[in-house]
Amino acid sequence: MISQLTPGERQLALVLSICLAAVGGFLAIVGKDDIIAVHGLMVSAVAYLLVFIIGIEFFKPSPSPRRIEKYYDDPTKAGIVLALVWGIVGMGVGDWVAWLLVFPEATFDAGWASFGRLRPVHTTGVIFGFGGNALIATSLHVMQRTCRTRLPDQLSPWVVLVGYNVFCLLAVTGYMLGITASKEYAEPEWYADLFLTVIWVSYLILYLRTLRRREEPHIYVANWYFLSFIVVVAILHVINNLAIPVSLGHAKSYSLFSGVQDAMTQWWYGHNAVAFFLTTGFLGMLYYFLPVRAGRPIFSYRLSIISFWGITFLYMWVGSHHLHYTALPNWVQTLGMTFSIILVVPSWASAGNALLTLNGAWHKVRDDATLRFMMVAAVFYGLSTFEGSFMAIRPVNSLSHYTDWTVGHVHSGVLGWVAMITFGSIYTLVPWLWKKKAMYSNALVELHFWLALIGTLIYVFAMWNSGVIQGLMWRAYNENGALAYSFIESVEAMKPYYAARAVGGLFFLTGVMVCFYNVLKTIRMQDDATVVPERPPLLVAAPASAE
Ligand code: HEM
Ligand code: HEM
Ligand SMILES: [Cu+2]
Repeated sequence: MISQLTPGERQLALVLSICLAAVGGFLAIVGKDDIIAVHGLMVSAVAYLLVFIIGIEFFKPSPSPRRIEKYYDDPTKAGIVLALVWGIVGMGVGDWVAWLLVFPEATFDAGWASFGRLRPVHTTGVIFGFGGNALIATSLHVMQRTCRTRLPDQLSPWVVLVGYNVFCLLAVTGYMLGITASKEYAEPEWYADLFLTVIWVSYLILYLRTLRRREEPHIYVANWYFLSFIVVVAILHVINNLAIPVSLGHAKSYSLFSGVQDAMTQWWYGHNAVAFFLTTGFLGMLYYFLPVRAGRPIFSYRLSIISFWGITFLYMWVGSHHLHYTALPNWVQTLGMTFSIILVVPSWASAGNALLTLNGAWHKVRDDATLRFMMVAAVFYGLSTFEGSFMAIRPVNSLSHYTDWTVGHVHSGVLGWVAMITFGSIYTLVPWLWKKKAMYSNALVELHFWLALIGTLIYVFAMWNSGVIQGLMWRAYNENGALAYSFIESVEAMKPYYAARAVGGLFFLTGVMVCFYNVLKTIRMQDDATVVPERPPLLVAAPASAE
């Protein structure tokens, strides 16, 4: 990694690491009476490690003239491995909290092991750790291939990747220590948020600089999706996290918003995190890796662009569907509901476009588990967006809200769509990156596919059942007009479904472990293939069906 840097980049990397060490040291000293000091120490420890790693490079004999490859893929390689590590940790904790709901006593009487602290470790670990690393890794790859240009420098992708992972570490260790800003999917406190802002803006600048030096005049549609993901997440992150810290030496801060405005800001963020982190970013992956793997151009290039603008425009308005029947003005709820229903159109346009791309390649879907991952992802993308639009209808939401139906909807999206498209992309990408003919074992890819599919189906069906039962129990009246069930009775009725979900999760988690093993084995494999599809032939910039 470091040996690839030019001498100038190496010096800059050293300066940046020293600055980071200084910031960490500062937080550790001014925050000595607060828990923030732990994070200060952690950051400076990581920074000193970086200083060391970069520093020893200065003392090595200078390498023979560097052979510059057309593309710079080391950060992508690291990102893929990191995504899988976070995937195992995040989903491991997910399954752990799933079992906690079956056996609520299993917390060892320790604060860090309570459901309330471990749940955000799961959500952050999987969304930002697993999903985010996969997105950064694939976006860097796709951008270089579709722009036919190398990244503008070797340092900034590492700043983005390392910085982003430091942020994720601050986040999950913070929750276990009891630090939280109490905003769902945005729980880290102000100092971590500021740090991420710097990193994310570097990511945006890196993306724009690469686009600017492209040798391909056309900007392939996947880049539009990736770019909207980067731009919108930056806006969401900054606005939702506007807060005043108690002092520079305290982790705690207070949001600039209050009451229903705070709730609306939070769900404008929360929904668009789903939309731009968990959807458009992964659509960027889909629009590149699915056609490449299928060996066919996108069914309709024009539709992919219409769908892009439809999604980008509509999603921004629908956050209020998370606040039905609250103090939020009724017209704002109606607005969110209406736009949510319209949203099914561009969503299905993307899902349909993906599936129609496979027309003529169904025999490949049958034989190739990697392509099947992507096919199933497109199907679940269609299902979960349809379900979301349905749940956004106010009377439907009166049944589904607060129940496990929401959790089922979430996981049909994240397991069926987000994780499956990621696995499909990883299996496509890994042999190319490490220059191998194929994955170490196709049988293991096949095994992973079935573990993932069975796990998802068990999870989602369990939650649909428990969700609808909860909703119905809560609204059942007896002949006297009193509630038919106490709340605790509805909790007890969930036990079998929670156990089933935890078992489904175990299937899914095992699949990710199989994937990790297969990837590591592929990396170590000897059969270096010299012929690698450097630039996938069929799709880039010459959209065959853009007529
Ligand atoms: C092994 C697989 C997984 C298991 C066993 C699992 C389990 C869980 C559990 C038990 C909860 C808490 C539900 C509750 O509070 O009642 C949860 C919430 C959540 N999980 Fe997972 N999960 C898995 C994978 C994933 C993945 C891959 C993602 C995202 C990429 C994800 C995203 C979420 C989100 C966003 C929530 C919050 C849902 C809400 O607030 O409605 N999960 N998960
Ligand atoms: C057309 C697209 C979609 C619409 C209209 C939609 C709509 C909704 C609605 C109405 C809720 C329930 C709100 C509540 O009662 O609290 C919800 C929750 C959620 N959806 Fe979707 N959804 C869509 C697609 C997706 C996709 C593709 C994913 C994941 C990849 C996803 C992830 C989530 C998450 C994480 C929550 C739970 C938020 C929370 O309470 O913590 N949604 N969605
Ligand atoms: Cu939403």
